Amino acid sequence: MGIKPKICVPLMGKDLHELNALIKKLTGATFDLVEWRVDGLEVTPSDQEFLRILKDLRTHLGAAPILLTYRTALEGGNGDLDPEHYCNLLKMAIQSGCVDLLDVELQMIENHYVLMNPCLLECKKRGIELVISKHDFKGTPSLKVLESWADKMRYFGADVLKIAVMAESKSDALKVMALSELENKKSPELQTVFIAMGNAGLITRYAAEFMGSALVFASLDAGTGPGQMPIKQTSDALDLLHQIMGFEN
Ligand SMILES: O=C1C[C@@](O)(C(=O)O)C[C@@H](O)[C@@H]1O
Repeated sequence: MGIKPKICVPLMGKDLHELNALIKKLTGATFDLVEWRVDGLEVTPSDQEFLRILKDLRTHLGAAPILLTYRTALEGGNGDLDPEHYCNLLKMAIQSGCVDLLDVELQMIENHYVLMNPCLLECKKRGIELVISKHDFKGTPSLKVLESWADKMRYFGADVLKIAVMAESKSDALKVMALSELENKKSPELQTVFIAMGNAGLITRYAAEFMGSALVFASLDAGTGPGQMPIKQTSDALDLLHQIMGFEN
């Protein structure tokens, strides 16, 4: 608590042309990093094409760190790669030297550990921040279940624990806030991003600093998650909360 969360802008373009148009729109916006949602591509790229796009994004984004995410359909994304191809894509991203943070889905690690473990180790070796993520777009499980996810993320060596669940009521949002307090106490050295998605969970995006969240996803055009706020509104809300909480900018 007391550290203003970073603003992460997801970029979901159907091809390089659309991605570059999105990057142009970032000019003058307040943000700290971008998330390239690879599963936003209309056509699954060949290895060469994937690397070409990634390198191009790296060049156009200048110093802004890149979080690379390939969200599978199982976790609410558009991705339909099988585990071998998912792993191959992440490996290419790691070896490209263009990525600062990598999202790896907890379910992939749990279900395909032998395949995925070298990816996790390679991330560590290269100093890429490992974001282990879990999503539930249908609802918010019990606090016990949420805690068990976070425990597994820690066990698999996450630098950032990321959980996004759909809130159907205010008590779901409060559950996610309670989770953040528990988990940040358990491992203060790790970063957390806990989101209650949807309108009932909006407070978890605005109150990210209060929850000790490392970052907040904010939208450029259409958001990539229910309840995601536009960049300007996110930045204003984070500034205001930072002041209210009595910390200096
Ligand atoms: O996992 C997340 C969180 C998110 O779903 C959101 O609701 O802000 C947006 C996604 O792009 C990101 O990968």
